[in-house]
Formats: sequence, C-alpha cells, structure tokens
Amino acid sequence: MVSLRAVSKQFPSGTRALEDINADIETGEFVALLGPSGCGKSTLLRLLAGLEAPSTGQIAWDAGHKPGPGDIGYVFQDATLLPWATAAENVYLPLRLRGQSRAQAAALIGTTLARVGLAEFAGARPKALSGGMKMRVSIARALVSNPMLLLMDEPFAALDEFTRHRLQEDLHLLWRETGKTIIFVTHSIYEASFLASRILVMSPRPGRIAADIRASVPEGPNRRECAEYIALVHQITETFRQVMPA
Ligand SMILES: Nc1ncnc2c1ncn2[C@@H]1O[C@H](COP(=O)(O)OP(=O)(O)OP(=O)(O)O)[C@@H](O)[C@H]1O
Repeated sequence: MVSLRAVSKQFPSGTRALEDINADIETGEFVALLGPSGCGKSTLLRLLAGLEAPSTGQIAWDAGHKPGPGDIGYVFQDATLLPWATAAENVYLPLRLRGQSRAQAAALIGTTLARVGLAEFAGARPKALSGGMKMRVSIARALVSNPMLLLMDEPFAALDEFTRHRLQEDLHLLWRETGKTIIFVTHSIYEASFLASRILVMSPRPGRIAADIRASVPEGPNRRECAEYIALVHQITETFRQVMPA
C-alpha cells in the first residue's frame, strides 16, 4: 500500500525524531509500531497521515492508494468525543463534515456502532460511558467512513488491564473480519505481540527500525498463553536488550 524510503524527520527545534526509516506496508497487514517513549512513533503516524512532511526520504503510495479525504482513520489515546453529542452523533461527525444527511447516514452509523459492540448505546452521551466504551465510539467514528488505513496511536494505554484485554481481543477480531490495514502505536511488547501480524521494533530516538518481525501466533482463545506468543515476547525483549542503551 505504501513504501517508506529513507524517511527521516528533524524538527526545527533540532530534535531528530526519525532516521532512515525503510518499510513497505502491505494491504491487510496489522502493523504494530513498538518502541520506547520518544522514539518517534507518533511522528511516523503523522507522516503517514500527511499531517507532517518528512525532512528527507519519501513516502510513496501505490497506484490507486493515494489517500483522499476519509481514506485514513485516526484514533488517539484520548477518545476526543464531543461531550454534548450522543455516541451516534459522534460517529456521524465525519459523515456530516462530508455533507451526508443524518437520514442518509443512519443505517451506517447503526451498523458501525454494532460493529464495536455499542448497538444499545447509540443515544448515550460520553459522560454516561466507561473509558472502554468511549474508546469504542472513537474507533467507530474512525471506521464509519470505511478508511483504507486505520492509524491508532496508543488507543488503549489509558484503560485498565481488563478493559484493555477486551478491546485488544475485539480489535484483533475486527481486523480479521474486515481485513483493514492497521498501523498501531504502542510501547507494550505484550500488546504488540497479541494484536499484530507484523511488528516494527523501533530503537530509541532518533527512531530507526531495529527489527521487522512477522508474527505467527495461532488464532484461538489461548493466544496469550501459547508457545508462539511467549516466543514472540522473548524475541522482542531480546531485540530491545540489544538496542536500548545500558
Ligand atoms: N512538533 C514537534 N516539534 C519539536 N519536537 C517534536 C515535535 N513533535 C515531536 N517532537 C519530538 O520528537 C520526538 C519524538 O516524538 P513522538 O511523539 O513521535 O514520540 P513517541 O515515540 O510517539 O513518544 P511517546 O511514546 O512518548 O508518545 C520527541 O523527542 C518529541 O519531543
């Protein structure tokens, strides 16, 4: 879908956030960008979203994949919902901005809320929703325009562990069922190992890709306990041992 070629980013302040990033992201992959705080993960997402430009290097989209309005969904750590609007109105927002009437959008809003397990909460306002439910609304808002690429920046970091596990399971299932291309930023080795089909391990700043790992954890109810998952966690931990300063 998109190729990153020798991408570097230096801010006017002089901070070198990214250096010589090379990667080809394929359609349908679930890529985890995994690295320590400050290694440039969010910057890389912002470059992919077109919110910033690389200082050097290129981001080249495959023919037919050049993103237009609504083609990239973005989910942040904070759900960033409109507090006065219901879950359905929050999910409607990107469609409203593109000129769709509420009546035209109603069916799609309903199926998208159902997709994230919130069919019963369309009329609820954010203050009546738990942290996990607010994040589900945020994911629905990103999905409603059927983006070709979903960028997620530590979306589950602020949730308690039980809620986080549940959302990880549901997001992984959503990815398998929809085949969406997802790039997911995290500093959790466990989260990356559970969710992703591919893990780009980043070194401390300036962020480089220290390892590009294809995950092969079998699907099923015991993904968090199986030997392949544990081996993957070990492999990534070992990679970090080599790239982190002593
Ligand atoms: N607009 C900016 N101007 C100057 N420096 C910036 C800017 N945006 C980010 N940085 C710096 O670039 C580096 C990488 O930031 P970035 O937010 O991409 O890291 P990160 O890996 O996502 O970190 P975290 O996991 O803590 O969110 C940091 O040192 C940050 O302070």
